[in-house]
Amino acid sequence: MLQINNLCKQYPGNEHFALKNIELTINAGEIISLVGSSGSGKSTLMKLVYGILDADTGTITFNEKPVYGPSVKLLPGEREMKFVQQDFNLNPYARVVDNIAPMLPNTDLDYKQARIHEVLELLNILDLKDKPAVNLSGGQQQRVAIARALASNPKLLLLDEPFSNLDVMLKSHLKRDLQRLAEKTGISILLVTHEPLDALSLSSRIVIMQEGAIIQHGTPKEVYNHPSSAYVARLFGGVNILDAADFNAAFGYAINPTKKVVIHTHDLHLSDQTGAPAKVVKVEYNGSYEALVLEVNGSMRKLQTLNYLLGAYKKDEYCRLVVKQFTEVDG
Ligand SMILES: Nc1ncnc2c1ncn2[C@@H]1O[C@H](COP(=O)(O)OP(=O)(O)OP(=O)(O)O)[C@@H](O)[C@H]1O
Repeated sequence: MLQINNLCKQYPGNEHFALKNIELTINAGEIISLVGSSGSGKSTLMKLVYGILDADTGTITFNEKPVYGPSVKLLPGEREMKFVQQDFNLNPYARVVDNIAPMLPNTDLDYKQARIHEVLELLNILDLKDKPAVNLSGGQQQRVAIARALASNPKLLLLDEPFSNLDVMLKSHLKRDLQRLAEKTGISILLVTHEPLDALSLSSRIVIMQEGAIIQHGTPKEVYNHPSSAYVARLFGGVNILDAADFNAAFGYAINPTKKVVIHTHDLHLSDQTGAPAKVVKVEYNGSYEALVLEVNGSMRKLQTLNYLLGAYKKDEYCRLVVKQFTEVDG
């Protein structure tokens, strides 16, 4: 439904390419998250997909028709594609319903009322319908902006940082709503998030960008469990990244010393009997678990793990560490 081939973009006056040879296909009903460090090209890709920017080379095809940039098509966007940007673009003094109404034609007023009701219900904001947008919180405005984008039944929804204004509860509600929406209506969603952990629980696939290129692309489990580089592992956090030489010395392996080793904190287990000797240097209380920082084999190399037996390990005590699973990556 959306096909991107060999897309390249360089901004005038910028010596680096903002996008390099991007290849991506999005199928109906998929939720694809773009993840990557600041400046990796996520927003540029969204803008090209929506037709706000011209590509230097390459093609974007939406429902078998080419997407053109402003040099060909002055008014951006396709009828069946909607882009919710971070400024929401709402009329602050209009009521929520009046923000949504202009997205629908007046040819069938009964349908129009019913559809407004339906999208408000989908986003769980029916109770806000008569409030002016200016009186809503950032998170509520975000939902109104999404409801507005959905009103005309688009086939592709582009969301720029949809979780940035939401607290933990609202975020998990919105994630569930988006998944329900994709399942129920077959709409595809392409979103940018600065929180890769949000992408894990929500996406069908995650696209990881670095310096304008897609460097890894897969299901949440694939990219989390098998990061292709230390950069990818770091994006998701909760990892120890060691030089292979340090890892070999501490745990008795023989990994090629030019490599790095990624160990998720939950794959590093505490033990009293077997494993590499370690000294607890910090215990950080986190409610249901403690984050422990440990020095392994007396070296200054510090590792982090999670301990659910609260209080079982104290600062300056010794224990042992067992690695349950690790991934070798290029340095
Ligand atoms: N209008 C512009 N003119 C020149 N260079 C730009 C422009 N917009 C973006 N860039 C450059 O293009 C590259 C990609 O930027 P882009 O905004 O797409 O990254 P991003 O991944 O969305 O970043 P962020 O997460 O910070 O929003 C960066 O090097 C950036 O400096």
